[in-house]
Amino acid sequence: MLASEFQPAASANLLSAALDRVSEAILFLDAEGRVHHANQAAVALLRRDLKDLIGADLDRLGLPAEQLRAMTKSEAEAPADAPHAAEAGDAGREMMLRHADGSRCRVRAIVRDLPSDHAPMHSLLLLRDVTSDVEMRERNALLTSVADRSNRAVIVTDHELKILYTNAAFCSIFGYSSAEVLGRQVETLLVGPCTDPATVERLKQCVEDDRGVEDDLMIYDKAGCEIWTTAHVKAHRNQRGKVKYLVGLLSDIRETKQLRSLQQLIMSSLASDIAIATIADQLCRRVEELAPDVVCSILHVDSGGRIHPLGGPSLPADYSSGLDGVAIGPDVGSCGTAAYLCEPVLARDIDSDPRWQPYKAGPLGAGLRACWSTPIQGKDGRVIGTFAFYFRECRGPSPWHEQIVAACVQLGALAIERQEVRSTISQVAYHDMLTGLPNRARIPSMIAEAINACPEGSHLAIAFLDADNFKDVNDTLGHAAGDEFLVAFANRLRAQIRPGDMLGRLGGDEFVIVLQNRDALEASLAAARITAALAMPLTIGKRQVPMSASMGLSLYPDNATDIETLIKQADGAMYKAKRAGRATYRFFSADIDKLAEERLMHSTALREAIASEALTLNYQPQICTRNGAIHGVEALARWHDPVLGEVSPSKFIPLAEECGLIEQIGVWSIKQACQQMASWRRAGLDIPCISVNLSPINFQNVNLAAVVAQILAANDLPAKMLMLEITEGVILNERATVIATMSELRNMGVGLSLDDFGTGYSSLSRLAQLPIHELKIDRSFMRDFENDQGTRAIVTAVVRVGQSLDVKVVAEGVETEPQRRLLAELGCDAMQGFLFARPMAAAAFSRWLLDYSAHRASLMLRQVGRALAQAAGVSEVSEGERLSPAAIAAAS
Ligand SMILES: Nc1nc2c(ncn2[C@@H]2O[C@@H]3COP(=O)(O)O[C@H]4[C@@H](O)[C@H](n5cnc6c(=O)[nH]c(N)nc65)O[C@@H]4COP(=O)(O)O[C@H]3[C@H]2O)c(=O)[nH]1
Repeated sequence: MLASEFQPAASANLLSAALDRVSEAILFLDAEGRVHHANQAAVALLRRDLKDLIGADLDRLGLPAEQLRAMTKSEAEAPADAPHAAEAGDAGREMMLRHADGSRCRVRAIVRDLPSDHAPMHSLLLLRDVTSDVEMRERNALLTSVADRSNRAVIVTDHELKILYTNAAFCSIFGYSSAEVLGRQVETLLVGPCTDPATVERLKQCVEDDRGVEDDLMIYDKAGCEIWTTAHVKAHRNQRGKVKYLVGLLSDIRETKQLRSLQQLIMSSLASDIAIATIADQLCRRVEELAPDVVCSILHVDSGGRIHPLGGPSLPADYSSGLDGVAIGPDVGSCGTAAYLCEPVLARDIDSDPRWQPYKAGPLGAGLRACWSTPIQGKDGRVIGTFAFYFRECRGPSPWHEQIVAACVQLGALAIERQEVRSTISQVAYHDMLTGLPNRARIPSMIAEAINACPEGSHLAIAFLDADNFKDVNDTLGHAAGDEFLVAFANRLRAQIRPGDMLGRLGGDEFVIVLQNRDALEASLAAARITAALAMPLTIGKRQVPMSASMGLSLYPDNATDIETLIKQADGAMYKAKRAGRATYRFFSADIDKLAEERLMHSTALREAIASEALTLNYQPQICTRNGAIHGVEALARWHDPVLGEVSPSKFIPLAEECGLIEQIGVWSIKQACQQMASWRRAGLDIPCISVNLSPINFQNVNLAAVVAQILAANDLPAKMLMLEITEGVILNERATVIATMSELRNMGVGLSLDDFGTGYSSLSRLAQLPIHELKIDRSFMRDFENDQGTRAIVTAVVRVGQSLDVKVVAEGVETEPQRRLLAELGCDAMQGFLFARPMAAAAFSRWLLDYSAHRASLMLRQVGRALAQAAGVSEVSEGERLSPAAIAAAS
């Protein structure tokens, strides 16, 4: 149609028809805001017939008339922050439309004034139902806020991996703003030197896999720091199946997964029986996976401040072993210094760091340029180890390294403390608390280790040692001194063994030494050296205590190949050494087995002899030097066994001490001797006093004085008729019990005689304080007394000591007349020995005494007669007729 042919009425219809095809609701309003005309879309939107619409004002139609009127006045006046401000202006404004049935929908309204030549139409109102747009928008806002609230980084890229979207978590994890990353290639942004390219490739393969791909990946933040993530990537395709977007979800798993899995790994190793060195290596290896740019090491710092490598699988072995035993200090590399200062120490450049100068060759040779070490502290704050990172470049740690170390020092502390607890437990279980040596439970495995390490064709020796006089020290000086003795004994042994030898304490005074790689000759040299080293007396407090050991040796494999037999053989050989006079060593030989058996048999027989009262006492007289009168009598125990025959007291008394029978023998001897004295008294024999030997152990019996009192009373004997002989060892005893018992006995009037005087180490001042009545010079002095100046000087000194302390001195073992004469010249009070009489059974002694007394009386008479005759000038008394006790005894 041509423009000239256009008819206004037709054009109005055409316009109206055109308006009806428009999807937006269009309403023409008059100046009062009433509807002048509306299209079909308005009829549908406002749910009214056209005739109902015409003339209706906007309020009646459910529209916010006031708001629309305001828009008519000026769209631009709308405040910028008004709701839906974005939609204001040309884009219109969103508002609520209320239908007559109460339902609502959101519409976007645009109001336009019409030129005045269109009157009565004043303005045009365009309405569009935007309910679904609003819902969509709200849903998007919600999704964005959800994405922003997630702690997983979200990245959306196009198919070429250019970033289209990142959420808030991405920004906070990686340090970029959204604006900085939009449009950038995701790979160039996040991948760094330690990112595994294979994992990146695998993740890219998600394009093929509709389920998406997940993998752990180390990537880098804006500052270049490593971040371990779990990356989940999924492709989104368009309707034609082409990849449109890639959505990546990245979780920071440094703490949650990597460190926790490290913790779990180490904790489960700690819970099992895995050795600390394996755990430490495991820890280092795992850390090196987590931080591929470091080489890791763990050191233990012992209580003496020395370092010992625990783990460092990637360090050169000789460098690690060279660190073993190095003392921590202010200039000892990074680790020694960190342990010393108890703070982390960073050496950015090992080569120039002054603390590293003596140690730098090792790490530099392995291409390690920097070292950062952190002390590991135990629960009590003690530095028990160090955890170190070595770097291949001159640098310091990253925050990720710091995070790893924070976790690892905890794990390291747990591992080292577990190890310390274990070694304490093993120390307690397998070591002797007093000497710190391996104990009875540990010794067999110790020997087994030595045997396993013994090369084919080599030998080793097992030495079994028993301290000779430990029992005396313990019994006489008390347990504290006994402990001191054993510690000193162990230390002397320690000083004598060479590296590779092993020393253990079986218990009590028994020790075992494993002498590695020694044949019989070498073992005997070692034994001789040990024997000599032990020989020096030990000073305990103010006292000097003799020290020596009896040692038995058995040889592997010559004597036996099993541990039990080797120990048994060495034990048997030790008894042979004891019998040989102690302070010596003996090798096992087949006859030693017999000795061990013999010992067992003897102790059983002795027990039976005591029980069946088969022991007897022999009596040996003691003679006054001055006039030959009876000074006293010593009771000496005798044991005649039907099988063993006569057993000497010097054999069965030590055996009784070892077997715990000595107490019974002591009490039995006193009882027996007192009964005999009472019987002699009743028979009219004049014996001033009877001496009974007691072992030091008897004086530890707090009831001893009471028992003695009761025996004296039962036999109606005055206390002064009993003399108890004690060895010098008793007076070394500081124990209150022993001194109290001695004082009690003395107060009762019982005599105390110090036996074997001169063989011990008693000091004069100590002697003076003791309640003793008599000193007995040991019979060993008599041997050289006549010829040896030194011995004579000792005997003279003992006699003088006795005189100065006002106690009687009795010489034992007098066998010859020259001995008697010399002792008489010295002023020794009494003598005892074969010169006068051997120990005798009670009946024999009675006879001897009667004869002796008779002869003595007759000699005295003869002497008196001769003296009278001499006085009358008849003849001289010959030497042979002088009143010599020995002569009397010989004649008796
Ligand atoms: N060579 C030599 N020896 C002489 C001479 N005169 C006496 N003897 C011996 O010297 C020892 C003296 O006894 P002891 O010094 O108390 O030494 C005693 C004593 O310490 C201990 N003993 C003996 N009987 C008992 C006892 O009942 N109880 C305790 N605890 N020990 C006893 O056994 C040790 C040895 O006793 P025995 O063999 O009877 O040996 C006795 C005695 O027979 C001599 O002239 N020459």
